Amino acid sequence: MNALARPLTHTPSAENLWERMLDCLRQDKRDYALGWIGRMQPLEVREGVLVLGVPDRFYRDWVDDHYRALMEATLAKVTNEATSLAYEVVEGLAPAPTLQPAPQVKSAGGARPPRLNARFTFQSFVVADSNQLAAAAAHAVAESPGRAYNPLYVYGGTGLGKTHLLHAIGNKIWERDPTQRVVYLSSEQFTNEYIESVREQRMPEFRRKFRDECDVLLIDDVQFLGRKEETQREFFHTFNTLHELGKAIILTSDMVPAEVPGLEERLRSRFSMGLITDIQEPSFETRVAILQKKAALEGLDLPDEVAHFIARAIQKNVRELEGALVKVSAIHSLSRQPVTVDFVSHVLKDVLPTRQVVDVESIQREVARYYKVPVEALKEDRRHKALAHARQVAMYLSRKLTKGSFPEIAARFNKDHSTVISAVRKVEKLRETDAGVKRELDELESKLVGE
Ligand SMILES: Nc1ncnc2c1ncn2[C@@H]1O[C@H](COP(=O)(O)OP(=O)(O)OP(=O)(O)O)[C@@H](O)[C@H]1O
Repeated sequence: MNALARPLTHTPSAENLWERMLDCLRQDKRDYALGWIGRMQPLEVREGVLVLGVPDRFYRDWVDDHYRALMEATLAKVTNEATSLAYEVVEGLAPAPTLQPAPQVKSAGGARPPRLNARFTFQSFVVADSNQLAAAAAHAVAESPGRAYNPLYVYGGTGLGKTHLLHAIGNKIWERDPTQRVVYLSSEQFTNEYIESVREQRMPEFRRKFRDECDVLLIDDVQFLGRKEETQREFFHTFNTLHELGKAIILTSDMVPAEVPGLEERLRSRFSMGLITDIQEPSFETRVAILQKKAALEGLDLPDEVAHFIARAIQKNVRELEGALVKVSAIHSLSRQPVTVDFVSHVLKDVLPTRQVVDVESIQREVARYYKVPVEALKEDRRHKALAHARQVAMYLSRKLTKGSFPEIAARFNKDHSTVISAVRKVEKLRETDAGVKRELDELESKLVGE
């Protein structure tokens, strides 16, 4: 890999190959990767290696870490002309996109509707107990818009996936039929557009957009319509027109219609005509599943232990969960440090709530109860096998959860520090190799840190 900057030139075969690769990624629904991959430039094919221009070394490392496997697999699919990749830094290429690109890709039917985020799809949404009904209803609406549940009203706390589902419906409808005119906006944007149209005397245009040229209306955060009488009046007529024409209306909010302050009664009853469904806070298992899915999309290898750690620390809000992961992913790719619990707790120290304080005594008590052995026996020398295992686990957890020094921990077990060091190493190894031990440790940790 040559890191020296060079001016940009292309060879036709590299360009052609590149176009085929990008098409293949789109067809395979890998749009999420295009934000990064699509900004590189094909330079040449040199002895079976496709050389790509990148703006800088950070970009190169990031793409290489996250997308090399995907790019090579795609290359193999579209050609046997090149089987590997290399990068060259090219002066003046556009800088890196933000860590969560939302690329606007084209389909046969034209550009994705404005404001619809290609990243929010049903495929990238983790369905679990907390959102099962909302997700099923969203699927039903995407399958037969205007016929199933009209309107669909999804409510729930902040950062729990309402907007994601709304976009997923819009994306699915549009992908299946790009002639469908999908209009997505928040109720605040609706209000602003309305006010502007009144001011600039463009109401016929406004009405055409929302009543005549709209097959699917997706409105986020309808609670902001509260107390805006004129906008509500306009929205009421928009709603009625669309509903009568059998056009799909999907709404999200952070509360049920009856609780939205200042919402007119007639809108409340309209919003309740179809299906009202909620999204609840995700369970621990759901949070882990979301982290794993997002990590896979980012191309980040996230050990279970680390996913559990993050999911235990961030409990209420999926947006924060995602933010934590993006941060870990970025710093990992820059620093190349392995993704361990220690690394993550350091990277996220400003975002994570301070961990519940666990002391060696409570660990000893919990471990003794778990393995059904007397607490005192953990501090003695008896070498009975089950006892030795429980003692080593207690030492390992003491080290991990209290961050005490080896001599400090050793003193609580009446041992010397080398015994604690070897116990910690042994249990670390078992955690990697023995699924039974791993489960025991996960359960104990959950009990101790309050999940
Ligand atoms: N079940 C899920 N699977 C995958 N990602 C999810 C899930 N739930 C939420 N997210 C992600 O969490 C982030 C926040 O979700 P979203 O923006 O949809 O929240 P929201 O409920 O609309 O919040 P707000 O009320 O604050 O607008 C998004 O990036 C979304 O992709």
